Amino acid sequence: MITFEGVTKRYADGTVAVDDLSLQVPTGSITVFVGPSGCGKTTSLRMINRMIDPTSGRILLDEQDIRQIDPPTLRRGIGYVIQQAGLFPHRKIVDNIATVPYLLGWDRKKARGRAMELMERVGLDPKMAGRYPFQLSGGQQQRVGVARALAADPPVLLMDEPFSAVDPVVRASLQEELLRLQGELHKTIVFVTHDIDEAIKLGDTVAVLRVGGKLAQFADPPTLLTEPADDFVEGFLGKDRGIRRLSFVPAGDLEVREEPAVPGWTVVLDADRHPLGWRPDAGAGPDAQTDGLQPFGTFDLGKDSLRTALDAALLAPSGCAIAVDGEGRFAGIVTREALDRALARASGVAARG
Ligand SMILES: Nc1ncnc2c1ncn2[C@@H]1O[C@H](COP(=O)(O)OP(=O)(O)OP(=O)(O)O)[C@@H](O)[C@H]1O
Repeated sequence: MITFEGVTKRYADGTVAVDDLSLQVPTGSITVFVGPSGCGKTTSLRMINRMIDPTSGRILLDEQDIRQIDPPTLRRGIGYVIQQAGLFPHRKIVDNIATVPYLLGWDRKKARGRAMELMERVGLDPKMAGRYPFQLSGGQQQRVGVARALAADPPVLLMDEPFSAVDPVVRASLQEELLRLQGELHKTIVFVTHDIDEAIKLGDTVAVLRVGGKLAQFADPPTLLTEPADDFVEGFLGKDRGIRRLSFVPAGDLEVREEPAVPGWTVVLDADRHPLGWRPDAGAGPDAQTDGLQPFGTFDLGKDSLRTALDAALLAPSGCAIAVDGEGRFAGIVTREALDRALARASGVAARG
């Protein structure tokens, strides 16, 4: 756990970058610092590894005041990833990743072995080990940055806008990768971004900061979306909060009808029970198996959210969503009425907070 206790940072020119910040970053989860430009996100992050020292207040790492830990020792337990990866241009990828193990005096073979293992972990082709950073795409460089930060297996990872410099598609895949990796590694991650959607997607907990370095709200994403603390947080969250909140309601609670038909429409399945589409009952001859099939949306009953199920229903000509199992096989139909009841339950939960 990382604890900020009344932390203030005033720079030499009088700028108050962080103002009396108190919060707790829980162990083994992702905490996101989000807010507009200049609100003190980077300053807050860099105080954790003592790249910047607070003017007042204190930061504790697992109960210990970090001022009592000398910076090199502290940083050995804290990986750091920055925007555009910050790789050493004249070092091969494998040696970039092995930077910290080399500093720790590991022998070359062991350090490189660890680097190769991490390349695989972060989804990089081992063939890239001998390349130089300029020979990699922006997204691949970011993966190298993450691998490098993980090389000495630090319990804490600080990530400062790590995915900001890549296009939205690559960015989405890097976010997915980080969540997958975190599912395996359970690091204590502090992640800085100015993008509220990224914060909501990645954060177990989100700290919304306002300019002047004041904490506006510290909450999990569903709570933020349901109960923004004030007009600033509400404005920063943007539109469609109600719909976005449905991403946190599991679809698994939906009532599912096992029969692959609703009035007027039938779901056509292949021999393996994978859905092929909706067939209108009117106009289809009894032999028509694949003729006249209409597009459809499906959702994974075990994995997806109510938002995805609703989307599937909106895309279907029948207005009903097709549920599938983990293998994409037909698991049932969710009618509009069932969706309606689920939406009512979801908003009931929201109203109770
Ligand atoms: N070395 C410095 N000296 C004086 N002021 C500084 C210094 N570093 C940052 N600041 C100021 O402190 C405030 C917070 O900066 P910080 O970089 O922490 O914000 P941020 O939220 O990370 O911003 P961004 O999203 O634009 O990176 C800003 O007003 C910034 O101009």
